[in-house]
Amino acid sequence: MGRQEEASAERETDLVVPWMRAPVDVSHVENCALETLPCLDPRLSKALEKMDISSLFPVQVAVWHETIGPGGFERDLCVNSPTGSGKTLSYALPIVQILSSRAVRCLRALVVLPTRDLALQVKDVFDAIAPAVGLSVGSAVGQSSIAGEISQLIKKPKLDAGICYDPEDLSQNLESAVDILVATPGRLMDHINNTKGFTLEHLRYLVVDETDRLLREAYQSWLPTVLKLTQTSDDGLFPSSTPFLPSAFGSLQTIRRQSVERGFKGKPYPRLVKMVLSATLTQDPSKLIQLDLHHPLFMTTGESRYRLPEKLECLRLTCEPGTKPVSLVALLNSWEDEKCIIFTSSVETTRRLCILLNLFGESKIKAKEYSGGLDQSVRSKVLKGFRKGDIQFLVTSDALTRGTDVKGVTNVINYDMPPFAKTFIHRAGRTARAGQAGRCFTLLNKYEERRFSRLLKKVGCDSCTTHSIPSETLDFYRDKYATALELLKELVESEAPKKGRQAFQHNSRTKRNKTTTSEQA
Ligand SMILES: Nc1ncnc2c1ncn2[C@@H]1O[C@H](COP(=O)(O)OP(=O)(O)OP(=O)(O)O)[C@@H](O)[C@H]1O
Repeated sequence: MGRQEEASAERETDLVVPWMRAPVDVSHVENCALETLPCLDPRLSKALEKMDISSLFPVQVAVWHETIGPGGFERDLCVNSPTGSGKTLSYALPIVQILSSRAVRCLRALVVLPTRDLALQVKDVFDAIAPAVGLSVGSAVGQSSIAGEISQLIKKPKLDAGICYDPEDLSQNLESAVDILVATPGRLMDHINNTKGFTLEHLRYLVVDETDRLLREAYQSWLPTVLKLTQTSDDGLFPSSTPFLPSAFGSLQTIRRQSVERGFKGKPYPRLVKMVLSATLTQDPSKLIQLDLHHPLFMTTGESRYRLPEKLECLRLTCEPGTKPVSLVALLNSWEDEKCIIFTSSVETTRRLCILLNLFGESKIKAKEYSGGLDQSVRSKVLKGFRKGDIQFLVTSDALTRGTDVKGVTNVINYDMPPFAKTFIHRAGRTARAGQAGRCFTLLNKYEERRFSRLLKKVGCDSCTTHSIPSETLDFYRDKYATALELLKELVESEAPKKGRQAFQHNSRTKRNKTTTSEQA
């Protein structure tokens, strides 16, 4: 996400759409034990217990009330709830419960997330509950084999041996192999445009998770496309008579039509229900309008715009010029086995800081890097290692800021001060999740202090402890820092020519790929 886009998001207008002025305040809702949750399918209750979940969190109870409860999915839901408050299950559970009574398999729920790792994380949650009621979940995410995805998403008709079929007839009979799809926008568009048999015509639930982030990035107009493809005619009985469609939509299998064969004969086709969620939900009317929400209900937690997790402790650490790495190493060495994420401002800083940390002699720090500069396969491997506990310290750019859920992260460090309030909320929110305690340290130089105080005010943090490290501890690491820095310089210099060659190769590869893609299009 570009800094300019973030900055414009930060300057969001104070104008609030009328329906946002009277929200449902989730902070008044209590946790609810599974056995007292009305209408919960016992099979889902069992699946939740297997996940070690014995009660639902407030946001989950509130959404349940508006979906399976008396609200009956009648309104679109806009949920603004703190990081780690359980938003994923808040939509996954009602969707799975409502679809559990479906008679025929077709794609009825679509969940869109901004990144591959997030989409797979959310798919895991659906996978933990959906099979219990016979539903199947698929994923459509970049950097996966598209052929593999197609075979997972589309069911081919069984052929009788010895009979020749016209391939055109066959493609008419393709069916969805999944009830629920978790997707990133780019790969979703690939399937919409190119995959035979992939259709959104039966879609009934659309979830846009990390909404503010997804709305800022147009990704080949994925949202207008999905909305257009799922539009019903005004009277609900006949397909829209307006001629639809730009030719770019490729296989036009996806036009939503009166679905006589799916049990809606003679009845209005159900409206597409939308659920949009974030810990920093946009209030900008010009962005919200893109979602074309139906009688939306705004759910938020407390009165302020942003809210930090209840058990998050914020700490600040002011460093002498040029000693940030020393303070960081002293801090990391003061912990036992606690998992920690260290956020920097760029891919390059991430890389160098990670190398530097590993070069500190006699230090127990073994850090790994996670950033947009790495191949997806490497990133996924690193994240897996961090989840498993093989990696204790993860140095990352903002690639990991949003949504990532890793159990046992007790500390987050802003090595570079977050540029925006939203960035602070999402970074800090990698800890203190699911009601657990966590700490967020921010390293500052003295020129950043005032700006940081303003940022804290924006995020609703009224107590930020000043953390200090004894000077003798800093002196101890200062010597090692000089040696590590020398080693880092040597390493960077030795890598420079190689990197130049790699950059050249990468550029020419990218150019070749672009040519291929445009040829395919
Ligand atoms: N009812 C529950 N009981 C116990 N743990 C839960 C419950 N619901 C969710 N969790 C756990 O809480 C953690 C956070 O959930 P989730 O990732 O959905 O948060 P989120 O609100 O989407 O956060 P973010 O805004 O950072 O994306 C997960 O580890 C999840 O397993």
